[in-house]
Amino acid sequence: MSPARYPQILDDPLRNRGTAFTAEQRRVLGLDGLLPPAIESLDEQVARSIEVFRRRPRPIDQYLYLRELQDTNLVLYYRLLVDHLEEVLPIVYTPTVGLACQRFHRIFRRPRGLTLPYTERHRLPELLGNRRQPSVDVIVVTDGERILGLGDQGSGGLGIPIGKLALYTAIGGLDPGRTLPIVLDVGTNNEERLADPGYLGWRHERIAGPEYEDFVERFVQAVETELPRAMIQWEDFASHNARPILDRYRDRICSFNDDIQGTAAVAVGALRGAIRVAGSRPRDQRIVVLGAGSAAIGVADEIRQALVDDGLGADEARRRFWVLDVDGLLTEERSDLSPEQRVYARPASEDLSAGATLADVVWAVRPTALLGLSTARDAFTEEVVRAMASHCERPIIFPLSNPTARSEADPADLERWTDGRALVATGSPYPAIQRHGGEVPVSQSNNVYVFPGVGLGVVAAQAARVTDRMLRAGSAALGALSPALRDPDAPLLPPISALRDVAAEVALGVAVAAVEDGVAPERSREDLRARIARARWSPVYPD
Ligand SMILES: NC(=O)C1=CN([C@@H]2O[C@H](COP(=O)(O)OP(=O)(O)OC[C@H]3O[C@@H](n4cnc5c(N)ncnc54)[C@H](OP(=O)(O)O)[C@@H]3O)[C@@H](O)[C@H]2O)C=CC1
Ligand SMILES: CC(=O)C(=O)O
Ligand SMILES: [Mg+2]
Repeated sequence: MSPARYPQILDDPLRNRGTAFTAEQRRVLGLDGLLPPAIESLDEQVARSIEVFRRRPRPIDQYLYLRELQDTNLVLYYRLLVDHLEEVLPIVYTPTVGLACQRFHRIFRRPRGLTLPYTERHRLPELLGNRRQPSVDVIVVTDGERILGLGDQGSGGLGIPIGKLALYTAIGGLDPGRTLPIVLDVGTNNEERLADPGYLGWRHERIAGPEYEDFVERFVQAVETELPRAMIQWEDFASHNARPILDRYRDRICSFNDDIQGTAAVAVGALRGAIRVAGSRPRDQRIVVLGAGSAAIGVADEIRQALVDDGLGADEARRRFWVLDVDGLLTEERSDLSPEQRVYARPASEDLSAGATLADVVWAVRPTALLGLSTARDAFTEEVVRAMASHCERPIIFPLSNPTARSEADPADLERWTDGRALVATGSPYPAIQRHGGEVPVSQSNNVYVFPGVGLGVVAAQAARVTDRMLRAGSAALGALSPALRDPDAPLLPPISALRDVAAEVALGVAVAAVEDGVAPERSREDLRARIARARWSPVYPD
């Protein structure tokens, strides 16, 4: 009798083991001759793969190599990510993922996730039904309009949900067969893409207004019908859509906005560590924020809450912020502010007028903390930083914009300009700072510290919504892990290598808060902890 043949297994990334198929498995599945004769363990596969990865000349080549691995063998891909997280994170995620989105149409090889074009708006349930994953726990969806700080990348924005979901699995431990990246292709206003004959998205200017809202509504309805239990993470929407979408759907479906809420959760966690090291209190802070988009206002809102929790009245807390956008300081006389921005508008009676620059504001306000979510590269100039350091013993300076090419400052410059006094966290990864002959790691205040734990907590608790208290609990869990709380010379956030442990703690905080808020079934803390451990998928070949 001839043996069974199942060569298709080599094309199924969820079940393929490549060179790790044993002799018996090869014989039974009819794979003899289809694979090189060497039989490797998973560890040996990882060792060989990371070597290949390291030999790729440019970050984008390394990105492509990892994407190939992801499309070929998911256990090997995730094991490599888990074992070498610090090394591969800048490739899978910011900054390289930004370049991958910009070049999406040039590097496209195999489809992953779903592209839902506006032209197919009447068929969204059918398109969603075409997905490869029968069950889905988490969807990350973007419309590609504000990809990191790189602006409109149209359908190339799909690279971001792919990257985020890779981290939901590598860090949070969510089953990769139950995650779904999606781009809503509503056109693009990126002239370069529209003029590029190779662009793969819908070649049309972005739809907006009621048509756009109707399309998002159709998408949500399709998810409600097809995948009613899936959590949706809204990602990299431009400000004018990010907040309205969050407000419209957060009480209707299980969803949150990573850029507004996840970023705030990690920034507050890092800030708490920095304030402790500076020897002060949240209520003592004067905070200047460069950027007034959805991420900046989300971060400011959560810090404001922390100031109130520390004893300031609501109005007093609000008056501790000076927020600037591309046109300068937000002031009451400006007519172009959204309601969320207007909260931070400075009264006309103050000395600083609309149009005041960052340097003007820093000289006048003498801030204790300076945060950047502006996409404005090198905006924290030597003049601004020295001015801040001249009145503040431990200036807290967080250039949080991504990718690296959009960062407001380089930590090495901040170190020099403040004689090593600045307490720094960045959005994208930076090399360690040299100090007194040693190396001091730079903390990466990025929502990657939070969203994998949010997903894990929601799945383990079977939460039906993502409430503010759930995110605050995740932020508090992260803040409690700040190494700086125990050693003032230590980094503000745990190292990247500890992200899996961080995710478990964040998940527990999120899950407990979900139960307390009545959006998840009643369960004890210990029960939730056990469910979190059980919910985690591990990159090993099953027996
Ligand atoms: N570290 C992290 O975890 C995260 C970082 N980010 C980063 O934050 C940045 C902003 O994101 P998001 O808020 O969503 O983006 P938006 O486009 O919504 O906001 C950008 C804001 O910056 C302002 N701005 C632009 N240029 C300047 C300038 N030269 N000087 C002062 N302000 C300027 C804009 O003003 P105007 O509207 O008037 O043009 C706008 O208020 C991005 O780089 C993103 O990658 C976002 C989420 C998470
Ligand atoms: C990190 C992230 O979500 C952003 O920069 O948009
Ligand atoms: Mg984002």
